Amino acid sequence: MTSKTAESAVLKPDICVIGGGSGGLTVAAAAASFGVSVVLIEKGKMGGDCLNYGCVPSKALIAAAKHAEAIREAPHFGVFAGEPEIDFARVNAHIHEVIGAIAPNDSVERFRALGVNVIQAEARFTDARTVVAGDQTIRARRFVLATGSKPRVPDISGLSDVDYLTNETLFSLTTRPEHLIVIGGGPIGVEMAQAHRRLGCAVTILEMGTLLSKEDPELARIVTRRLEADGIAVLENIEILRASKGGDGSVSIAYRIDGKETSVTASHLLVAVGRAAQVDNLGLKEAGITFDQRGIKVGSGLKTSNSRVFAIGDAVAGGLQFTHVANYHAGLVLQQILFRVPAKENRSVIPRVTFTDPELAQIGLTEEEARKAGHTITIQRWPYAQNDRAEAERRTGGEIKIVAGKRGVILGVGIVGHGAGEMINLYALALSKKMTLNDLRGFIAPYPTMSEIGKRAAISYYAPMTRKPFVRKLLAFLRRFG
Ligand SMILES: Cc1cc2nc3c(=O)[nH]c(=O)nc-3n(C[C@H](O)[C@H](O)[C@H](O)COP(=O)(O)OP(=O)(O)OC[C@H]3O[C@@H](n4cnc5c(N)ncnc54)[C@H](O)[C@@H]3O)c2cc1C
Ligand SMILES: NC(=O)c1ccc[n+]([C@@H]2O[C@H](COP(=O)([O-])OP(=O)(O)OC[C@H]3O[C@@H](n4cnc5c(N)ncnc54)[C@H](O)[C@@H]3O)[C@@H](O)[C@H]2O)c1
Repeated sequence: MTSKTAESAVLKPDICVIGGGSGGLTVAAAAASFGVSVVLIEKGKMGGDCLNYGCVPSKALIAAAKHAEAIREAPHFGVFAGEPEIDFARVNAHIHEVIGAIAPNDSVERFRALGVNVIQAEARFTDARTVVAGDQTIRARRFVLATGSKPRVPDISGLSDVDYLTNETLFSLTTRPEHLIVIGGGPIGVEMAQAHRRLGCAVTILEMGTLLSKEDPELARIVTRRLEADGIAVLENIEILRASKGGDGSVSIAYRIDGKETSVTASHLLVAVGRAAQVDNLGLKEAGITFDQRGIKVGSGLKTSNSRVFAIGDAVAGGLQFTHVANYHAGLVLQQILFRVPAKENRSVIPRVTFTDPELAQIGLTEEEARKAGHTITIQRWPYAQNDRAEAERRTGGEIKIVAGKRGVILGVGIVGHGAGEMINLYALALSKKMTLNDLRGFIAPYPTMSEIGKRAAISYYAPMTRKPFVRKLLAFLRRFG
């Protein structure tokens, strides 16, 4: 029970969570389910970025784009429906219906019913163990900072004078952009570029390096080629010089490519150049919590420099910024707060997926990372083009790439292709259980499924054994017994 003394009106819960996004909600719900007193403070919309401005609206938009693309691809299957007609207002309504369908799970009402004391205000530390939010003061036994991130605004001359979109405004558009420029070719940039292209917009991506540069370059290139085949202008290794406004509401971006200055003009501009942790106005200095512009500094157990305070999710400096990571972090801090059991983040078991077509999924080490770490590795691959189901579905672009160490221990898996985001789950289990290629070859995959691709890659590791003279001699010997 939260104790509230009449004289001071100070709330004294076991746990005070700041931020009601993926990470904060998971901590609050799980702690409350154990009967632990929790105060949860959220200054904006419950559900945070993922529900309102991130994963959910972006995947809903991608789902709409998939339908448009399926109509375009239908003639290959003998089905004719003509060029799809896109009603962007209806697409937007679909996005908000999806958010609306999920929102009750994250709502103030649901959390209050779970026994969580939800405060809708901005939270701020006033000292090492006191937070104020609205007219409430909270002195908790432990605090969890789950304040997330916001779009990073790049230092581009003239940008502040033009209207530009970020993930916080993109999903409010009810009319189709004629031409969308996307600055940044990370996961947000490429997912949104392809979805808009397939919904009938002209799209230009301006990327200072190469697209999806945190991924295995060989797999990322397959996605890039597909974006280009979709008709997206992909401009890599460019330097943006300035942004300016046209009289008709258009926006121009001047950039340098191959030493030459040029520009592109479009109706809309999306800025997607990474995230900045939400650390402002939180009173972190007053609380003795170390942070910088990358976020809140934590040890491997997610404890900050103030031993009462943990930080999780996007707010963590140098952290992986995914919803499932925020949820994973929530479990790690609860283990420490509730059960006093030490816990450490293990990044080698965290998968990630970019939901383009083809999807790009990765877990563990890429080839380059494994080599840099000094592992002796073998690479097992299998192309989608040699899978019967992929052939039937005309989804033959892509491959699986398994990086294995000594004795076939799986170090990392990358999949680019149809359904990669679902297929990576098997490898998430394999890496978390420290499985080998032998384990992956030894299960029965139903035919015809695309998951057979991974099994075939694992089997290929053992293919040289079939040609070994010793094995052949053994077979010849056994044949003698009838
Ligand atoms: C366009 C886009 C698409 C994405 N797609 C995916 C995807 O497909 N899969 C995936 O895994 N991840 C995806 N992500 C990333 C994912 O959204 C984040 O990693 C996740 O939301 C992080 O959760 P969090 O709890 O750390 O922070 P958030 O969800 O950002 O929640 C933080 C909350 O804290 C609140 N807050 C901040 N400061 C205060 C304060 N002082 N007082 C009170 N409240 C405060 C904020 O209002 C916010 O609600 C996507 C992100 C974007 C932008
Ligand atoms: N499917 C998913 O799980 C998913 C989807 C979207 C976002 N996310 C999360 O959100 C995070 C943020 O995504 P993001 O795409 O904004 O960031 P990002 O940091 O991953 O990519 C940003 C890109 O912008 C480029 N860039 C930076 N400044 C630039 C400039 N001035 N001009 C041109 N290019 C510039 C960078 O080189 C980089 O390629 C991701 O890292 C990921 O953790 C996840």
